[in-house]
Amino acid sequence: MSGEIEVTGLSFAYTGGPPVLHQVDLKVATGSRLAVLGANGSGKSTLLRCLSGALRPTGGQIVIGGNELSHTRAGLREHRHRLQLITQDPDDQLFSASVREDVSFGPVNQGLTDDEVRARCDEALDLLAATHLAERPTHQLSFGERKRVAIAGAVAMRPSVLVLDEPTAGLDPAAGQEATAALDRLHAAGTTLVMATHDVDLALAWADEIAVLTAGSVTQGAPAVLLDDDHTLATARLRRPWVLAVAARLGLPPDTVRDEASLLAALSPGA
Ligand SMILES: Nc1ncnc2c1ncn2[C@@H]1O[C@H](COP(=O)(O)OP(=O)(O)OP(=O)(O)O)[C@@H](O)[C@H]1O
Repeated sequence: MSGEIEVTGLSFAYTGGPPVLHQVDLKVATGSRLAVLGANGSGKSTLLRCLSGALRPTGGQIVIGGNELSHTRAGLREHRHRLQLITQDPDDQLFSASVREDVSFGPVNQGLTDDEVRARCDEALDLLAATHLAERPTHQLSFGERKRVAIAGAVAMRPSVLVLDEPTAGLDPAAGQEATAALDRLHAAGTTLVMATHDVDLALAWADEIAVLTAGSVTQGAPAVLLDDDHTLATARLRRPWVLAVAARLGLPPDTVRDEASLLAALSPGA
């Protein structure tokens, strides 16, 4: 199933409020990874919630895998099979007594058989390295474990697009790396991934493209270009990723480095 995202002329304002998104265009190829960056209040969560169908845009079009998002009951139901949103706060998404029940919720609603539901649940928990949590009551889980289970619940729906709002926020460094490793496994399986984040180092290391939100507009492009551009960084209140700052000091081209490993390789090419 195609996971291509095509957003055209998307506008949104909360009732009685100023425009948050103004004529936003966005294109994400099937299976690629987009990081959405921007200052606090720039509209990242609003954009993601428009993509998920939770908010109804005041203008524009959202097309996923060739299907235009329709806000009818049937349209939204179909849309949820294609695209799943994981919100910042896992407690928005967990409401069953046990982890297994929670992760099974979507597949049960999809009308799958008991065997299929169990297989989907096991597969999703395995992908999130959360199999050991399966029989735990959700209310006893730590914040990081709840985040992991919330992602597993979305993965169990086998969407072609997964949209994550700050999936690594509030996680310790190891849990953050485990979360990105799980996203790498989903990427390898062909899922289109969109992630809002404040972590410029992660965006550079992880994303194929980035979208920077400023004053309701989006600039989309290559991470090594936009995250090395003084004007973009200043207007979006972003910091230059540390590897790009080091690369500039050493005179290395920015598109040769994206993380610590590639920086070290660029410093000793023969090693
Ligand atoms: N339910 C709401 N009603 C009215 N205004 C809202 C609502 N939710 C968000 N806003 C406003 O919309 C704007 C964009 O908010 P949004 O949460 O999308 O930004 P964000 O980029 O995700 O921010 P952060 O980085 O702080 O999470 C802000 O000015 C915010 O105050």
